[in-house]
Amino acid sequence: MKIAVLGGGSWGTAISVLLSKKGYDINIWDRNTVLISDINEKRENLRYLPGILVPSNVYGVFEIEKALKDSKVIVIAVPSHAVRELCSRILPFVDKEQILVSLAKGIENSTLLRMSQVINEFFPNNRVAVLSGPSHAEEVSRDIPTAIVAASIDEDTANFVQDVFMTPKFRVYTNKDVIGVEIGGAVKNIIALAAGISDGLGFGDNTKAALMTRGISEIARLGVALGADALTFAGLSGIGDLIVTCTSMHSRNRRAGILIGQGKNVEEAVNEVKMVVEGINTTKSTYELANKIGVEMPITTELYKVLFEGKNAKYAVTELMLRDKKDEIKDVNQN
Ligand SMILES: NC(=O)c1ccc[n+]([C@@H]2O[C@H](COP(=O)([O-])OP(=O)(O)OC[C@H]3O[C@@H](n4cnc5c(N)ncnc54)[C@H](O)[C@@H]3O)[C@@H](O)[C@H]2O)c1
Ligand SMILES: O=P(O)(O)OC[C@H](O)CO
Repeated sequence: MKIAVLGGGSWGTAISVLLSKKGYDINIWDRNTVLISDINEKRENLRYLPGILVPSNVYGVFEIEKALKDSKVIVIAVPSHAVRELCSRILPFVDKEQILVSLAKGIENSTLLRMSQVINEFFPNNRVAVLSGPSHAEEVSRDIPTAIVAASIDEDTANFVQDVFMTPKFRVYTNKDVIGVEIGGAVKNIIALAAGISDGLGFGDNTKAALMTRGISEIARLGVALGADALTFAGLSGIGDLIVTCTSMHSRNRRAGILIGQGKNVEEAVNEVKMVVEGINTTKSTYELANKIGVEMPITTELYKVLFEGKNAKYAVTELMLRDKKDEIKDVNQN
């Protein structure tokens, strides 16, 4: 079977390596032609995933149309801000039998849509799935045991994607709650930025545990208001991805947060991380979405003020601590 992977960053490359080891032929495309040449000539993605051998059945492709031809599955592995542009670019070359799998974690700034909603706008007759969960490229590409979720509203599609990606080192569960899986995957990046800032400010494990716990509470509140199943947030794409992103040194979002907590501005932090920090755009869309539908998200709101209104991060933490007194269980739907 042929699979097209669109986006040759760290995650697109790690997933190509994983799928190639299962014997599939992978056509990987990226707008950055240098990294496609590196994959073909050096068998390594030097820019985004150095030190990992890219097997010979991963073919770097310069023309997107060629990457798509005869591919049963199309994996979308670009950052969320690029998904719309990518869909519009591939629209003339995709037929309705091809299955689209989204790896991008984000909420579109201009429309407040989830990634599968953007993809469905362009491909209403195709089967679409989302692959999400605690999975850093640096570990998956080294065959470190990982578990993740394949979500689709269509059970057959979720089962098919589960079979395609599953390996003895990469366990894939299915879930039909696409809303919950995508909201968990996108919004955990906000909490990871906040957890990083807390670390960068020199706060402790207590602080981070509080941010993570209150974080999943506001993620679930948003998700449920949008129609998700609350149980999804107790799963791999909810608390699972939140744990890995808030605690791992591989996390781009956490690393950016640490730098901001240490005094760098947002631009300096993103430039230093060198890879996509999805949580920054997602903070903006989530803040707007939560206000639009009337869901309280205190951590997201404070982070929005820190990132976009220049609020002092230490003062933001003080404000979170001094909010009105609450009952943890009774007030679950308000705050
Ligand atoms: N890296 C991980 O461990 C990981 C794991 C799970 C999910 N994800 C998600 O996968 C997505 C991709 O992340 P990544 O870590 O691979 O990013 P990355 O920063 O490593 O690479 C981004 C890639 O996207 C390409 N790109 C950037 N802007 C583009 C545009 N406008 N059009 C086309 N291509 C563009 C770049 O050339 C680059 O190859 C993100 O949504 C991320 O949250 C990443
Ligand atoms: O490195 P991060 O923080 O962008 O997170 C990557 C993945 O979403 C972890 O599952």
